[in-house]
Amino acid sequence: MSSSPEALVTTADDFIAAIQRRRTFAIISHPDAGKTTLTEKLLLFGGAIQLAGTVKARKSSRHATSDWMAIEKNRGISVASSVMQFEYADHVINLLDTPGHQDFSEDTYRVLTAVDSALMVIDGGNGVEAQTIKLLEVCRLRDTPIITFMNKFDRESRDPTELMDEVESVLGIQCAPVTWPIGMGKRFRGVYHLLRDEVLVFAAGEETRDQQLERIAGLDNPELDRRFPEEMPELREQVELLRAASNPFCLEDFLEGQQTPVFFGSAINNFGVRELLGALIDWAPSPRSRPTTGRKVSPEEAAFSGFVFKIQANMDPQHRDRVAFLRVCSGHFQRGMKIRHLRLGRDIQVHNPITFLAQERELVEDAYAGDIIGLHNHGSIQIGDSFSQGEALQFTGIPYFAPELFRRVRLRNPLKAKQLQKGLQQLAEEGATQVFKPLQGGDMILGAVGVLQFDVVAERLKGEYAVEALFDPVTVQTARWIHCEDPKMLAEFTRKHEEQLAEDAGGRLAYLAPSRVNLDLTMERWPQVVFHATREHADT
Ligand SMILES: Nc1nc2c(ncn2[C@@H]2O[C@H](COP(=O)(O)OP(=O)(O)OP(=O)(O)O)[C@@H](O)[C@H]2O)c(=O)[nH]1
Repeated sequence: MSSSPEALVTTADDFIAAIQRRRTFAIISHPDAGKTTLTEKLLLFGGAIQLAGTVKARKSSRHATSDWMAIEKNRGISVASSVMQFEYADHVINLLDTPGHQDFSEDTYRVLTAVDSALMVIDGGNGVEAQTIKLLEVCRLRDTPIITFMNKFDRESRDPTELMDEVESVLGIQCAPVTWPIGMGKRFRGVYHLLRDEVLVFAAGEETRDQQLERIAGLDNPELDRRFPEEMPELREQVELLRAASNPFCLEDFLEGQQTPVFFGSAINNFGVRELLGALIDWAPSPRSRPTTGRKVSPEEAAFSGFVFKIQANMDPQHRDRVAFLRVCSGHFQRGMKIRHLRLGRDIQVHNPITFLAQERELVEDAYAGDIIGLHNHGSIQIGDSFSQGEALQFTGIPYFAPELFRRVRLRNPLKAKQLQKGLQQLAEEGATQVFKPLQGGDMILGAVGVLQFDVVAERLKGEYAVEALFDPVTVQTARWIHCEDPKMLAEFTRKHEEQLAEDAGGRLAYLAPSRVNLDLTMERWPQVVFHATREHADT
């Protein structure tokens, strides 16, 4: 960015420092745990926004700074993930928001491939919820380091020990309490910081970027007894127990994804936010190496490389464009640079890359590993595409999941077939839905992981492409991408099963199974044909 200290990067040391200064993380949670609220507070502390568009307001008239689309306003949920960059304590923070609703989890999974750590928000009243379990599974697959925030302690919450036990047993990750709540609900007094041996006194909404809350040092400080005579005996007892029985924070275990530091607070009251930012900066990793089909790419390599993990169409109705979100994996990206689109084997010059500061866009001048840049996309970029300065690299691990729900698309006005095709192709490219074109017959079939996706597609087709589409049930239960080494065998398989075969938006062959039994039998009959339940860009 033009205004960042990177304008001064001239030496190799500066280059390394620029990388080490970066933190790229995703916020994950079950819907309603407070993810949007916390995102806003992090942005406030980072100085990226001046005033939080409060979630309450979002759900009525205004909308949260991190939410873009009209549909999000209407439904009051975050549909599309967004990317925000801000500086905090001489670090460059890239925060990736994720949609909380389960129907959009595919998008969330892909966002998790682009980060180096994650911040997990848990509603202290509800504990570990379904969506958190799924998300954590993905984080665990990659050993992503996770920081945990137990939110809403200004309300009656579950017992903090019980909450930690639940995280440990349900999510299978060791907890290391870093702060500990003193009371809850109306009697929420603050938190005790176990590593710094100090009490942070709760005051609703008073901690800001420039103003720190009252801190009282030392658990034995008589000032604490004077202020909190009822709470202190119990707190001392709890702390003694915690020191004896809980896991002390271990940086190595955290970085390996084996242990999560746990913080308590209240996002809506700005309470506990500064501690989270501190943990991100002090403990979360700077950009890490990334696997490709051939080798690992280190962030400190001089040559630029990166991959696209998300495409979003019509993010801003005024711009009417599509943006591909690229995570930089190595090198120094500079505006105007020529980079190679490896799937197409074509160089492109990036004149006007964008970054995202809350709702505003500004041009990116420089970017380093960990940064996310937006490339204007006119249809040539797909999710999973890799870019470099020439070396043939293909970053791996960006998944497409086999959809579980299917609908046949019908047009209300048959003259709009062209617009429908264009709309579906673009929505498929950005991962909003999957589109299959059967080898026999003219209708398109949509696939989704969650049923709400169909509503989103219908609304977006109408709003963005002026097409009214109807969705009919279709007897397809699941899909598998087909791979076969032997071209003769593949031809034979295609001939025998033409009725069940379709091409996805990228032209890859998929088997649309009418039932599980049918799928099992077909797989049994064709042992040389591989049926993939997820498709990685790399294996095409
Ligand atoms: N009492 C209390 N309420 C909170 C706190 N943080 C968030 N909330 C409320 O919890 C509700 C959900 O918060 P959001 O920030 O929208 O939650 P989310 O996880 O982003 O939800 P999705 O957008 O559905 O993913 C809102 O009504 C918030 O005002 C908190 O610390 N205390």
